[in-house]
Amino acid sequence: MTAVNIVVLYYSKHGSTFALAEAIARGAEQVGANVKLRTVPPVSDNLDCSASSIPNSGYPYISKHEIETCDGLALGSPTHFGNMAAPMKYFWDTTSDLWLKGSLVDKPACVFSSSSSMHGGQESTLLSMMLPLFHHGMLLLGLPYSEPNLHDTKSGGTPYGVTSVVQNTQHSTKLSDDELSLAIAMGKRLATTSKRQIG
Ligand SMILES: Cc1cc2nc3c(=O)[nH]c(=O)nc-3n(C[C@H](O)[C@H](O)[C@H](O)COP(=O)(O)O)c2cc1C
Repeated sequence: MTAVNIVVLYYSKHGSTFALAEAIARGAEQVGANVKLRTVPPVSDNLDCSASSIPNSGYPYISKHEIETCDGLALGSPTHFGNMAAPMKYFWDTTSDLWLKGSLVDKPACVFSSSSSMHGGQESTLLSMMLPLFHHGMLLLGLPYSEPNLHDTKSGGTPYGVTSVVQNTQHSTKLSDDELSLAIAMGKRLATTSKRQIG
């Protein structure tokens, strides 16, 4: 029996969103999924400079083919002024060809984010990432309140998707126990739903 293919696509400037991406990947792997962690190139207002096609460190940049052939997608960005970060928005603005082909229709997806304050727009960032995914026809998954950590958390974790709250002064990317459990649960939910969807 072939394993389900999950792509965890993230942008992370300082590592906090990446920590969530890794935990979601771990959850998906725990239920037997093949997981690809992928990122997007930075953007710059210097028109003379173009990014290398290979990042200096970390996971590779996403290819359109990888998005097209995945069975389920987790999409994450730090909260930047209550919105997804520009590099992630830039990537989705290059996906009209996939939209025209309907490549992502009926594939399950979930979203995640990291912010430095509890009420600084992490939920609006989650919603901002859902918008292009809805246009692509994806099936958006949240987290149900049957997850006990959703009731207990004193930091990140929302029914719209997993989040972490990392104070800038901490210089730490460590997730709280509740944030970590919720991210793993999200990965499991995405993988099992994607598996059900492909039959
Ligand atoms: C340009 C910019 C805008 C930001 N806007 C917000 C914001 O609206 N609300 C908030 O709580 N944090 C905001 N932050 C803080 C980041 O969301 C926070 O540091 C996050 O944990 C960074 O994730 P990363 O480590 O994956 O880059 C902003 C940071 C930057 C650089």
